[in-house]
Amino acid sequence: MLTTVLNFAQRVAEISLLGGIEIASVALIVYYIFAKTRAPVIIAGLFPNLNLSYRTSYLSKINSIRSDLLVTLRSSNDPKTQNSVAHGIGTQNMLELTPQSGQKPFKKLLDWGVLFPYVAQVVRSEKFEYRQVTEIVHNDVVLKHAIKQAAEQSLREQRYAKNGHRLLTRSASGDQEGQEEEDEKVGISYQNILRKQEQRAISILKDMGSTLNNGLLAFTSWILYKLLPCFLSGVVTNTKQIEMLKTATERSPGTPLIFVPLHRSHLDYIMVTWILTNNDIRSPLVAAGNNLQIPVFGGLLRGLGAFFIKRKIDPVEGKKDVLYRAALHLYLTHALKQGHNVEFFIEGGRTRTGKPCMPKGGILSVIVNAFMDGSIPDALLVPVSVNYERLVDGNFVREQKGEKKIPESFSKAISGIWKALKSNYGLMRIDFNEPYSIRELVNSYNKIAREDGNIAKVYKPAARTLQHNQSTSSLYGTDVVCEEHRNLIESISRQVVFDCAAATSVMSTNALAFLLLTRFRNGAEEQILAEALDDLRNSLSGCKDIGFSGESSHILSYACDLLGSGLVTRTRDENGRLVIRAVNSVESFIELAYYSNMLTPHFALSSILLATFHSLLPETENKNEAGVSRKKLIETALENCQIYRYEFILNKPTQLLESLLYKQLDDLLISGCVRSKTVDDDLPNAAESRRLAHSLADCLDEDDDYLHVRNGEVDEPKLLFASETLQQQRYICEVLAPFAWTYVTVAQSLQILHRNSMLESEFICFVINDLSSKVKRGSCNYAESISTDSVRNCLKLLEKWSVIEVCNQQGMRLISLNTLYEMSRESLNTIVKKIDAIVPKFNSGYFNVTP
Ligand SMILES: O=P(O)(O)OC[C@H](O)CO
Repeated sequence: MLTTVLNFAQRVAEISLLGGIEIASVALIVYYIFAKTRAPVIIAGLFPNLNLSYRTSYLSKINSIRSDLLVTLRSSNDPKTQNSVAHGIGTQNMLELTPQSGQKPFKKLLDWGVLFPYVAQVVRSEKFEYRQVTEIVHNDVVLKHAIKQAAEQSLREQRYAKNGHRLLTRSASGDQEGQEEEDEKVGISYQNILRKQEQRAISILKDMGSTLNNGLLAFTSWILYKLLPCFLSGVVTNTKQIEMLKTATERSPGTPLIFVPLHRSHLDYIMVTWILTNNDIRSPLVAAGNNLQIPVFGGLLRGLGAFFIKRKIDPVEGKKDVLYRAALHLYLTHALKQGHNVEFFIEGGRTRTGKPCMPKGGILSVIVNAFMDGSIPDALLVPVSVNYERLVDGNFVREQKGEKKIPESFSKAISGIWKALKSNYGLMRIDFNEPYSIRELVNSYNKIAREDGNIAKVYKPAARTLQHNQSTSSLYGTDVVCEEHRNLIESISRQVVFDCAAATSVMSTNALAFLLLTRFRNGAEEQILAEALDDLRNSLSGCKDIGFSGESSHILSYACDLLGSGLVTRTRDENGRLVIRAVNSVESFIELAYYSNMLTPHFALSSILLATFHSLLPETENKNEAGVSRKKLIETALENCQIYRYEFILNKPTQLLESLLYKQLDDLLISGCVRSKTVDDDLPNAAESRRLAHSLADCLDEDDDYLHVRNGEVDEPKLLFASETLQQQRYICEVLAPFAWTYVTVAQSLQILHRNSMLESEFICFVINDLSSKVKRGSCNYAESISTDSVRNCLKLLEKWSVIEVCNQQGMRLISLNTLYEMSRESLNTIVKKIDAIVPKFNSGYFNVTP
C-alpha cells in the first residue's frame, strides 16, 4: 500500500517537473518573441491581413531612417550590405506560400482565410491518418520470441557470473533439472529474468515510438511560418519536384515514400516535414538519434514524427542486443505496413566537412527486407538534397580540431534558438530528386546477378537478423545489414548519396568559399573574384543547379555578409579597390572549407587525374616535350582514386570509374590543361586514323602481337605538359590538396606505432597536432587539412590495406601496425610514398615553367 502511494507520489512529482519544464520553456520562447526588438514586426507579421500593416510600415520607416543614418555615419569606404539574392528559376519560396489561404475568390470577403492566411494554411492543409505503431509491435510474435532469446542470453550470463566454469561442465552433461536447482540455490530465477526483459521491451518501445499527429503538425507549422522568416530569408523548393512527389503518391497510393536526405543540420528534421505537410504530402516518421531526446524538444520532435534510435545499438562491444534490434526492425516494418512514409539520414550524423559522408545501410536494409518478405508491395526511395547558405547549427571547427562533441541538451537548444533568431542565415534549399522504386532496383540487381551467373548474389528474403558493422560515424554506427545482401544495400545507398550530392544546389556561400580556398587563398579584388565567379558558374551550368542568380559582384557581397567578418573580410586597398579575402586563421579556413567542400566532389576526379599526371611527368630539361602515356595515366589515377575510397564516392555503382576518368581526361584536353601528341600528329586526318586503329585493335583483341604494339609507348598517344594553362591546372589540383596533406601526414605518423599500439583517439590527436604544427611552420599551406574526419577516413583505408590492425579492448579502439609493416621499415615507406603521390607537387620544376 505504502509502495503504491510512494510510486503515485513519485509519478506526480515527475509529471509536474516535466510539465513545469515544458511550460517554462514555452514561456521563455513566447517571452523572447515579444520582448526582443523585432516583436512589433513579428506581431504585425502574425496578422498580416489585419490592418496592422501601418505598424510594419511605420517601423520600416524608422528602420530605414536609422540605416540611412548609419550609412552616413559609416566610413564611405565600408562595403554596402546586401541582404537578398534571387533564388533561381522554377523555384518557390515556401515562406511566402500559403496555397490553402483565400481559396474562395468569389467570396473573398467572407473567407476568413484571407484575413488569417497562415491559420487557414495549417487548418486547411490535408490531414492524414497517422496510426500509432508501438502497440502493434508489442503484440508481434517476433518480439515475444526476441524477449525469450534475450532472457535466455541474460540467464546464461548470470549463471556464468555465479558459477563460472562449473556451470559449463554441468550444461555439457545436459542436466536441466540439476541446473534449475543450482539456479535456485544461487538466487537465479528465469521467470524474473523473463519479466525484466518484457518490461525492457515495453520501455524500449516507449522510448522509440513516435506520436506523430495532425494537431502538433498544424501548430508547429503555424509557428514555423512566423519564426522561420526571423532567421531565414527563404526556404526554396523546386515547384516541379513537389508536383513529381504528388504525382508519385497519386499513382501508387499504397506505396510508402522513403525520404533520404543528406544530413546538414538539426533543422533538417523539421524542415522536410514542414515542406511536405504544407504541400499536402503525408509527413514521414523520421529516424532520429536518441541524443535528441532532450526535454521539450524531444517531445516536440516525437510529435512531429521522430522515432528515436540508440546511437550505439549494442552497449557492450561484441554482444548483440537482440531485443533492441528486433524492436527497431519490427517498428519500421509495421510503420511501413501501416502506410507511414519514412525519413532517415543515410549518413548517420550531420556532415562535419560539408561533403557527404559514407552511407550506413542499416535502416535501408530493413526497408528492403520489408519489401522482400512481402510486408509492403514496393517503396519509393526519394533522395533529398538539403543546403543552407549559412549553417544554423554554427560550425564543426572544434570537432575537426579533435575536440569532443558537446552533447545536445535543453540549454544548448535554447541558446541555439536564441542565437539563431538574432541572426540571418540566408536561404535554405531543398531538392527532392527522382524517386527509385525498390522493387525495380532489386529486380534489376537480381537480373544482373543472374546474367553474370552469380546466383549467390541474387537477393531473396532473409532472416530478420540485424548484424554489426564497424563504423566510426554516430547514428546507425551499428548497421542492420544481412551479410549476404550487403552488396545490394551498399550499391543502393552509394547511389542515393551520389545522387543527393550531385543534385545539391550550389549556394552563394559555397561558390565564394570555393573560390577563396582554391584560387584566391590570399584574397583578390572584388572585380577579379566576380570574373572568377562568372567562370565558375559557366563551368557548372548544365551539370549543377545554382541556387542563386544575378550579377556576380552582388552575389559576392551578399555571400560575404552572410559568412560574416569572422570568416571573410572586405577592405579597400591603397587604390580604393575592394579586396575580399579569407580571414587568416586556422578556424576560419576550417569553417570555409565546410562551405567550399560542397563543390569538392564535383571537381574531385579531374583533380585526381591532373595531380596524377603531374606526378608521372619525368624529370627532364625539356618540360614542354615531357609526356605520359594515356594508359599509364589512367591506371595510376585509378589507384589514386582508391586512396580516396572512404573520402569520396567518385562514381555511381552503375558507372565504370575508368570510363569516367577517360571522360575527364577528354575535358582536360579540351580545356588545354593537358596536350595530346601522337607520332603521326602532323599527318592530315590524324584523329580519324587513330580512331580507326583503335577499333581495329578492339577487333583483334586476342592478337598478342598487335596488343603489344597497341599498349606500347610507340603507338600510345602521349599526353604532354601544357605550360600555357599552368595557373588553371594549379586551381584544379588545389581542390584536393588539403585532403592529400592530411592523408600523407597520417601515413608519416604511422612510425610512432612501431612496437607500440595506441588508442585510436590518441593517434588522431597526434596527427592533428602534427598537422597544426606543419600549418604553423608554413610547411603545409592548408589549415583546413586539420580534419578529424579525414584522419579517420585515412585510418579506415590503412585498415583496409592491412597496414594497421584495429582491435576493440573494453570498448576502446586500439590500433597497431600489421606484422609486415612492423618488421619492415621499407614496406612502411612504400605506403608513405604511395600516398605522397596524390599530393600536388607545386614546388616541382613543372610549376616554375614560364609559358
Ligand atoms: O551530427 P550528429 O552526430 O550530432 O547527429 C545528428 C543526428 O541528427 C542526431 O540524431
